[in-house]
Amino acid sequence: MNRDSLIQSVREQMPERRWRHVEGVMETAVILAERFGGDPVKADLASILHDVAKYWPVDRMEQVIREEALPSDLLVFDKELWHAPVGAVVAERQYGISDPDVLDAVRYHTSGRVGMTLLDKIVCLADYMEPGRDFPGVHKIRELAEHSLEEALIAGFDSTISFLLQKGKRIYPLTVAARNDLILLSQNL
Ligand SMILES: Nc1ncnc2c1ncn2[C@@H]1O[C@H](COP(=O)(O)OP(=O)(O)O)[C@@H](O)[C@H]1O
Repeated sequence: MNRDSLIQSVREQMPERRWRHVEGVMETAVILAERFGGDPVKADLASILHDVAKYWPVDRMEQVIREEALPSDLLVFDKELWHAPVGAVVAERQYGISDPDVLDAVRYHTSGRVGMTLLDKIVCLADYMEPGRDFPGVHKIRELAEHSLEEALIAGFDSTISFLLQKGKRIYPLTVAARNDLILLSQNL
């Protein structure tokens, strides 16, 4: 499938305002890839697909998590986390994407993971700081992203973790592990 057809198909699966967010992520991810030596073509492709499952019904996502043996601990955490790993399955099965870098960037764009690749970091950070985002701390994240992918991403995870703490919600441990890993990495850079 060519890029235009992929865009059309993904766009049909979400409301227009979410598609504008996806366009913001595409634009930002390409800028970040150029800034930090990543692959802009892969950054663009992963960004197009990152929210493909965002509007799937919860029971359909749950079915995919069970059938594809995705990490079952997801099921006891915020359902907002589910669209990312389910999106990677959709990207592979429905759109024939086979590049593991692109699939992983989709899979981990919400939670992060230990040992995030350059592309994982680019897509995850672009999701936090695309021009349409407006939340406390987003300006700081954009500022940090001028010089450090890792520091900006740590600030992004900090904002998610603070938000979840404030709401009294449970925190999916992979994000805490991802943050710890990035701190260690940025101290050794
Ligand atoms: N570690 C986590 N534990 C629990 N929920 C999380 C975690 N990380 C993210 N989330 C949830 O996912 C939401 C953001 O997911 P995201 O993929 O960025 O979606 P959106 O693009 O709609 O903001 C957060 O607002 C939070 O509710």
